Amino acid sequence: MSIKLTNVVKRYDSKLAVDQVSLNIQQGEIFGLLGPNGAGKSTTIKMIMGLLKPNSGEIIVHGLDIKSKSMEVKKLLGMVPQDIAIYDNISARENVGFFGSLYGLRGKELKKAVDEALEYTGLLDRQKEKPKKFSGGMKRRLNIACAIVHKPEIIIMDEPTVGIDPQSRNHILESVRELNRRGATVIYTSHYMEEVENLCHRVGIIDHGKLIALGTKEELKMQMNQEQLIQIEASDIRFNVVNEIKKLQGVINVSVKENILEVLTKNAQQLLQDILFVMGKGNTTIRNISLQEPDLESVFLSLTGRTLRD
Ligand SMILES: Nc1ncnc2c1ncn2[C@@H]1O[C@H](COP(=O)(O)OP(=O)(O)OP(=O)(O)O)[C@@H](O)[C@H]1O
Repeated sequence: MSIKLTNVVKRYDSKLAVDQVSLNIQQGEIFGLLGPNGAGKSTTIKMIMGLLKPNSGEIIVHGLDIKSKSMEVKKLLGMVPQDIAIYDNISARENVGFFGSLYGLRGKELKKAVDEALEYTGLLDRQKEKPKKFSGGMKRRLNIACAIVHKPEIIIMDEPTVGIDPQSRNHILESVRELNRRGATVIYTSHYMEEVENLCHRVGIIDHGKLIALGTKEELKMQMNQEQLIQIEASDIRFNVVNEIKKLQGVINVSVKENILEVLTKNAQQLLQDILFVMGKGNTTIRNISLQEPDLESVFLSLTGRTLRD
């Protein structure tokens, strides 16, 4: 069940949303597509789903070209869209049943599939209720139940944990792992670096429509070439202090988020002393200092000069 994109391009009028993306998603993996808002993640997966047509390039799902075999491809795929797509006025069970019937499930087979999907998503005991009473997280779990009822071999999830409570979030992440353990290939988009880092076997980083990095987490971190992130929490980090730090030798990037200064470098030992000297001169009160080994956030920072949350 591999998915292969070759030189895929998508424009909305003059806006280039996906720019020559080529990647190969392997059977049985959880593949993370990571990028900031507007990077092109949803557009990419909508093209894999056959919901949008690329302007050029090729998408092959399990050996089938989606241009000519879109019906066959759709049966293999289950899509959890970013926007909740369920009916508020019928029960949770009826929602899942409806989606199952769209895929041709009937009778006992449908009943069993609905039971399993509700169980997976932890909604069995709420199955008779109408989703209009559900929390955002439960609606999203129901959305997932609807997407997996036909047991798709490939599950595509577009930012399924945005804006939901931690309990539902953990539930969703655990059900993604379980679906994968049972054989599903998963494509998971997110702009939460920690989520992708914990969940996904391989990651593609997308920015301004371009795939800028691709590999296992370890491979991506290796590309960082031993870069480290110094984080200093301090009160009143002044503009002129930041400017002076930017000029220090060995600095790759400097950013300030609220009262935390982050400096990317390959030579943390020496640079830290220089930074402390500059901050001391500027009468900055330091509360905490930490040194981080590279994570996907710093990979992104190093590639783009920006943080994912910018
Ligand atoms: N229907 C549309 N018409 C015009 N421009 C669009 C349309 N859909 C998306 N775009 C633009 O294409 C770019 C990529 O959008 P896309 O939704 O694929 O990004 P994303 O990475 O999924 O971001 P988000 O997390 O915000 O959904 C953005 O600049 C967006 O504004």
